[in-house]
Amino acid sequence: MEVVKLDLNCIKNTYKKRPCDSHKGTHGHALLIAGSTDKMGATIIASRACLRSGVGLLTVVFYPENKSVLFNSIPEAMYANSCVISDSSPYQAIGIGPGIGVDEVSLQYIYELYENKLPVIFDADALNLIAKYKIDWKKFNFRFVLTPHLKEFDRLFGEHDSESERRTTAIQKAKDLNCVIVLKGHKTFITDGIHTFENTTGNSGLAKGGSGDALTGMITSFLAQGYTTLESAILGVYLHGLAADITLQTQSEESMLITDVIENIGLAFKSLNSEIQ
Ligand SMILES: NC(=O)C1=CN([C@@H]2O[C@H](COP(=O)(O)OP(=O)(O)OC[C@H]3O[C@@H](n4cnc5c(N)ncnc54)[C@H](OP(=O)(O)O)[C@@H]3O)[C@@H](O)[C@H]2O)[C@@H](O)CC1
Ligand SMILES: Nc1ncnc2c1ncn2[C@@H]1O[C@H](COP(=O)(O)OP(=O)(O)O)[C@@H](O)[C@H]1O
Ligand SMILES: [Mg+2]
Repeated sequence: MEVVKLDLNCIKNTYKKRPCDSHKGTHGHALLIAGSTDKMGATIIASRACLRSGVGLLTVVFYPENKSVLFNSIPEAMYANSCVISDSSPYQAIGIGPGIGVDEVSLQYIYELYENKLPVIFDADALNLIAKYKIDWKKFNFRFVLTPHLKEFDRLFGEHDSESERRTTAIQKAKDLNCVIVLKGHKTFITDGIHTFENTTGNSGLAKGGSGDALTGMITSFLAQGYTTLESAILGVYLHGLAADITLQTQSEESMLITDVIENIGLAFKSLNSEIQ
């Protein structure tokens, strides 16, 4: 199977310009389940990246003790408790996992998704929960994206000796589970079991805690805006890397923070838009 280079040409065919007469309802309402008392940073990073990627509305499931911090850091988001997961009717997409932990409380979030019909991105501890509690994939009767780094990938699908073995398994599992798998790393690999892509953007400034949490927010945003699971993964991975490459104009790979990268998502969109006009 030919691996397509995920470059500007590829993205131009996927990205849809924002209509000038749109309103917030046009761009979807995302539900993000991220963070916990000691991983509140994951909530903030994923939420900011989601909002910077074009979503119309964002609701975040929060721990009550984090409420004031979250309200102060992200006034654009709305907050709800975990009960909202069982009635997902106000939303268009769900992102779950960064920093939620792998205890029985977080496991309930996964159970509550069983009745859901919206597209979901599973990242970080959501993937670890699926692996730890051997969740039956057949319970997921909705479209979904998995975004494991290599350790999370091996927890889900068994130990692998090389990246090429992982890619082969990713293609097979994406086909079997009818999902999109984003195998993250230096050259992130994306597959839906039929198509395969290798990303061309990004740099080692992203090799820091929190970078994947931002990607989750971005992909959740694109899903809520109505892009397909494959399109959302492609756009998220490419623009996340492009924002990091633009950040090299003002920061080094050492000094770059994911907060800087999120601030440059805007320049990444601008560069894409300038190529399209
Ligand atoms: N500010 C916050 O709130 C933050 C919250 N966060 C949240 O914390 C949770 C735990 O996330 P996590 O990814 O750190 O834990 P885990 O899955 O055990 O992996 C750790 C080990 O895996 C390895 N490894 C990973 N990638 C690799 C690669 N590409 N290539 C090679 N090895 C790789 C590497 O292990 P090593 O190779 O050193 O043995 C690494 O030390 C999760 O929910 C996340 O969202 C974080 O995002 C940080 C910021
Ligand atoms: N050397 C690198 N080059 C390009 N991208 C990288 C590099 N290192 C990490 N990344 C990207 O950064 C993100 C890291 O995600 P992850 O490991 O889940 O981090 P975290 O859980 O700490 O947020 C992925 O999108 C990955 O592709
Ligand atoms: Mg991660």
